[in-house]
Amino acid sequence: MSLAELRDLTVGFPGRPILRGIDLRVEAGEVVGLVGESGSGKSTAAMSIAGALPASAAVSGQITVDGRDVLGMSPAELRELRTRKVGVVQQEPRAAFNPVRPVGHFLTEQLRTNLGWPQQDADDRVVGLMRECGLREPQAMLARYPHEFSGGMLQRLVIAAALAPEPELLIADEATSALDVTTQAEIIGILSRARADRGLGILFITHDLPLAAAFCDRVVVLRSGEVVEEQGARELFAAPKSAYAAELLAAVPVLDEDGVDA
Ligand SMILES: Nc1ncnc2c1ncn2[C@@H]1O[C@H](COP(=O)(O)OP(=O)(O)OP(=O)(O)O)[C@@H](O)[C@H]1O
Repeated sequence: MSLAELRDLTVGFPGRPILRGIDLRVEAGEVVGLVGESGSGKSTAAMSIAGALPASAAVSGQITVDGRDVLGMSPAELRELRTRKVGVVQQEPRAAFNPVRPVGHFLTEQLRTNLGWPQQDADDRVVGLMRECGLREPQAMLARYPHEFSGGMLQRLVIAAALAPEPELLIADEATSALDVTTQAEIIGILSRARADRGLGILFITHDLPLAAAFCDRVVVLRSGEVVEEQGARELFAAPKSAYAAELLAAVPVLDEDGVDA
């Protein structure tokens, strides 16, 4: 049984099909890349797994997490899914925070509100995770406000918050796209450790094909709502089977020795 699986999933918004019969699975401890042009339906596929499609979406097919049918879940079961099973990290970390609340409020929110943890226990858990995410003096940080942090620091905080309830799957939706390359590499390091230490499955959505090749075990290529290719990451990069993946790879700039587009 896969950790998360989409089977023949079709999603449409009024008047437009977005996903057309896609199959996708993520196993425990596996990093699956989901790549494709803007608008190809990557985030829609991810939100299906998190049980977070908008009410206006028409959905057919099957969505399961740990073998449980997500489409049939009650609001309480969906809340539990998003707390205990699936964490989500998106591109713009600042949007996750309330600007007038200290960051500790956001970091401990799931533990306090959904799992009923006492404040001190929640603080202790997130402080440990913040340290793992490369943040120094985490205890003092809890009282600081979002505007006091850079985007890279905020993204580490978002990852610590997402890992706090120990989800089995993390959806990283362009989670490193807005960051400089050094911070990006550090965030990938944090995700790799979480996968190795906790057996976390990761659905890694990105426009960045070389990054997907380096980080993912398997890559699924989406075009206009359809899966056009699925391969081991290295194999895809070395020898794409579909003309579309070959086109995407050909569009990746190759730098010559002077760092100029060749
Ligand atoms: N709530 C919604 N109502 C109507 N259309 C939507 C809704 N959410 C997404 N769409 C449309 O669905 C299509 C796919 O969007 P989606 O965000 O899944 O693509 P994506 O591949 O993740 O794109 P990007 O890389 O730009 O984030 C887009 O054309 C988008 O405008």
